[in-house]
Amino acid sequence: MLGIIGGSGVYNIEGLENTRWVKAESSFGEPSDEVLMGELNGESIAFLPRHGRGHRISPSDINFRANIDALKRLGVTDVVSVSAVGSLREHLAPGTFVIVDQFIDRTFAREKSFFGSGMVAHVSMARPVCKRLGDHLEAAARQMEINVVRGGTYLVMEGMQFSSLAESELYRSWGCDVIGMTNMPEAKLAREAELCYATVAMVTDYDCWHPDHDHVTVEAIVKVLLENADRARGLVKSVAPRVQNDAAGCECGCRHALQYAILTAPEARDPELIEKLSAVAGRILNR
Ligand SMILES: CSC[C@H]1O[C@H](OP(=O)(O)O)[C@H](O)[C@@H]1O
Ligand SMILES: Nc1ncnc2[nH]cnc12
Repeated sequence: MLGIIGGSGVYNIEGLENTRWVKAESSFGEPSDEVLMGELNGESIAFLPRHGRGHRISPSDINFRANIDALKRLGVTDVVSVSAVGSLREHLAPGTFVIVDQFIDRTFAREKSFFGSGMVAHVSMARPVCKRLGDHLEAAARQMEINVVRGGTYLVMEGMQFSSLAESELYRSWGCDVIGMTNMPEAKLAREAELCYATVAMVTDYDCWHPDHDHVTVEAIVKVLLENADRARGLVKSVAPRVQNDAAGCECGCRHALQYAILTAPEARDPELIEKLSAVAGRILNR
């Protein structure tokens, strides 16, 4: 099943059939909100607003573990993240959609793993997004004549304040393309949960490095966000049948990320953590 995590400006998906908001369960605490379950062309789809309806939850306070665990428990296999970002490149003007393929994680105040003492696991994040999902997003965006760029590095900052000029220039010198506050640890946790994950990053501003935009303001971001949000919702509807009809499935390994990842010997594993991991690592632990 396709799951959508909606970011700033995307708190609902209109046009789904048989919709209902359901309380989603997680053994890692409270998800950001209830999950909107609905159908598109007869196929189920799950939508979770990352900041909660009304944008109640700050990037640092999002319970990313509960969000991913809850989606997995509902039967989600593919996660499309919709996110607002600032641009670190002249050619990525506000209004551009970037299907990012790399992240640099500069966050420091978040729970970043489902695993830990009593169940140590290390998954690969070399290629953090699912190529197949990226292909579908690109095809859907091109069909809708959205100005889309394939590939790019998303710098994930802690926030909540926007960057200083020195930080913005530093990230540019590192080769980053866009900046936001939410896709990590979301992408890491999706990988640990063996979910396919891809992001459509909607450029809302030029961050502060740009000579014509020396301050980032929420006012300017929201204006572009509202223009982008309708196209983002259209993109979700257009990508859904592509993902749902993709019988070939994922070949890049997302669905088997835990295959050789767990180091802790069976007799040394923490029974409580095993229980909490029943959805995330059920495929491996219940063998
Ligand atoms: C709207 S300004 C900053 C806010 O927007 C982005 O959130 P999301 O990725 O959920 O769209 C950014 O990361 C900040 O949280
Ligand atoms: N310039 C920016 N920095 C961080 N997060 C953002 N989200 C949207 N624009 C942003």
